[in-house]
Amino acid sequence: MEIDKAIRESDDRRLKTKYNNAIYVIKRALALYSIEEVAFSFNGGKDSTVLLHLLRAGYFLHKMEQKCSNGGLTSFPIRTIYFESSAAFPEINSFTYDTASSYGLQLDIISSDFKSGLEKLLKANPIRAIFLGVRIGDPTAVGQEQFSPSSPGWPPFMRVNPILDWSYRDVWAFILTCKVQYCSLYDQGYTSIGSIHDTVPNALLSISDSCCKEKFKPAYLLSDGRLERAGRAKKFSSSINAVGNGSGSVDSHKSSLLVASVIAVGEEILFGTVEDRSVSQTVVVQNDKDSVAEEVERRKSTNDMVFIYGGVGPLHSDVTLAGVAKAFGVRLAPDEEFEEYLRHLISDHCTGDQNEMALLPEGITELLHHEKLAVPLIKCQNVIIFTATNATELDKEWDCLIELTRSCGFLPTMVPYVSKHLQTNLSDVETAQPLSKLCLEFPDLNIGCYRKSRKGPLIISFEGKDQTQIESAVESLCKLFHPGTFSGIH
Ligand SMILES: Cc1cc2nc3c(=O)[nH]c(=O)nc-3n(C[C@H](O)[C@H](O)[C@H](O)COP(=O)(O)O)c2cc1C
Ligand SMILES: Nc1ncnc2c1ncn2[C@@H]1O[C@H](COP(=O)(O)OP(=O)(O)OP(=O)(O)O)[C@@H](O)[C@H]1O
Ligand SMILES: [Mg+2]
Repeated sequence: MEIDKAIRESDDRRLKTKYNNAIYVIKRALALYSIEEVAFSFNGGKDSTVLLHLLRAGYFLHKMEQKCSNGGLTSFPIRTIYFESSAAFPEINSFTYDTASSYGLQLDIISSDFKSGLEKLLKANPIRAIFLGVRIGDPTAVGQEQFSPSSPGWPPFMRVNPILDWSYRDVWAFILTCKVQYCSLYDQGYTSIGSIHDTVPNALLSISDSCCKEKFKPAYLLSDGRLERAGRAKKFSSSINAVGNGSGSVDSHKSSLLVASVIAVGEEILFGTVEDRSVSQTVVVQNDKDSVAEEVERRKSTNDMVFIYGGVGPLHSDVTLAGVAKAFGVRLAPDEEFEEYLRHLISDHCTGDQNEMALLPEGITELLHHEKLAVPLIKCQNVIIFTATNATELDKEWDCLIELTRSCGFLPTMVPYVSKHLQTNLSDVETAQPLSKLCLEFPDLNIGCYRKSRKGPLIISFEGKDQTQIESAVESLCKLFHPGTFSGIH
C-alpha cells in the first residue's frame, strides 16, 4: 500500500507517530462498526485529503489483519459524503469530483445544510460513525475527542476524528511525503478553505510584487501553522484585543480602577509578593489542578487581569496550565511554537510531540514574546501565566510584561497609579474616624495607614489614578486638624 510504504520509508519520526495514531483510531472504528455503518465526510480540503489517504491505508491494513485481503486491494468501499454548496470554490468542486473518480469513491452529494442532510442520510442508511478531518485549532474542534458523539440536537452518530491532534505542519508533511494530489488553491496561497464569500489567500504568503498582480507562495510554506486561518473572514474578534472578553468588564473600567489578582501556585513560592499597588489580592494555592482551576475561575470573572506564577514545568506538581485549562473549560493541546522554544531551551530532554510541557490551553492561548525572554509568557484571555522558576526570572518577566503592555497594548489601557504620603504624630484613635469618612467621600482612592515601627509616626497613604482627587482628599483631611499636623513625605 503506497501510503503506508511512503510513511514507513520516511525518516520523519514525528510524522510516523501521528500516522500510527491516526491509523490506530481508524482501525478501532473499523473494528467497532461494519463498513456499511461508517461514512467519510470529504470536501476536497487539505485535511479531508489527508484523511482520505489515511482511510485508504487504514482500511487496507484492517483488511490485511482480517486476513481476507486478496493482496491487490484497491477498492475503497466507505461511503463518502460531500455537502455541495453554490458558495464552494470551483477548484474545490472539481478536485473533489476528480479525486472521487481517481479512487473509486462512492460519492453521495448532498445539497442541503449539514444538519438536515445528515438527518436524511441517517434515515436512509445504517450509518453510525462519520470520519471527519477536524483538527485541534479548528473552531469546531473545541471539546471534541477522537471519538465524539454528535452534539445534542444533531442526529445521533459518532464523529471520528483521526487527525484531531495533527498540526498544520503535520498535514503538509504527510501530503508532501506521500506525494498525493491536493486542490490547486493551496498552491495559490490559500491555507484553509471555506466558502468563496469568506476565504482569500493568506496574506502571510504574499510575495510583494510592485508592478503587477499580487502573488502568493504555496500553503506548505506557511511557517506558523497557527495562522492558517488568516485568510478566513473572522467570526470572532481577534484574541489580541480579547482581554475584555474574559472579564466582560474592561471597557467600562477603562478610565477607572482596574482590578487584578496574583495567584502563586505552590507553597514554596512564598518568597515574597509582587510589588505592585494595583494588585488587589494575592493568593497562594496548592499544587493541585482543581485548586488552581477553582481559584482562576473565581478570579478571572471578577478581575480585569489575573497573574499566575509557579507550577509550570514537567513535574507531577506542575499543574498550573491544566488548572487554567480547566477553569476555562478547555483541554490542553500541543502548541508547536511553544514546543520550539522549549526545544531550544532544553534540547536534549525534549521529546518532540510527546513533550508534555508544550501542552497549552486549547483555543484561548496567545504567546507573548519579548526578546529578553527565553520562553514567552502565556496569555489565556485575561489570565497571564509566568513561566519563571525563581524570583529573579519572575522580576524579569514582570518587567518585560510591562514593556509589552506599553508597546502592544494587549492589556486594558492602564493609567499609571499616583500616590501621596503624609506623616503625622496623631494617634490611631484620633485619625480613625476622619479617615473612614474620607474613604466614603473618595471611593476611587485607596487610603491606608501604617507605621514603620511601633513608636514611629503614622503614615497615611493616598493612592489612585487621579492626582486632583488625591489633592482634594489630602486637603479635606488637613482642614480637620491644626495646620502643621501633617507633613508630606515621598
Ligand atoms: C459530517 C458532519 C458532522 C457534523 N457534526 C456536527 C455536530 O455533531 N455538531 C455540530 O455542532 N456541528 C457538526 N457539524 C458541523 C460542523 O461543525 C460545521 O463545520 C460547523 O457547524 C461550522 O460550519 P460553517 O463553518 O460552515 O458555518 C458537522 C458537519 C459535518 C460535515
Ligand atoms: N462541505 C463539506 N462536505 C463534507 N465534509 C465537510 C464539508 N465541510 C467540512 N467537512 C468536513 O469537516 C472537516 C473539517 O473542515 P475544514 O474546512 O476544517 O478542513 P478541510 O476543508 O479538510 O481543510 P481546510 O482547513 O484547508 O479547509 C473536513 O475535513 C471534512 O471532513
Ligand atoms: Mg475547509
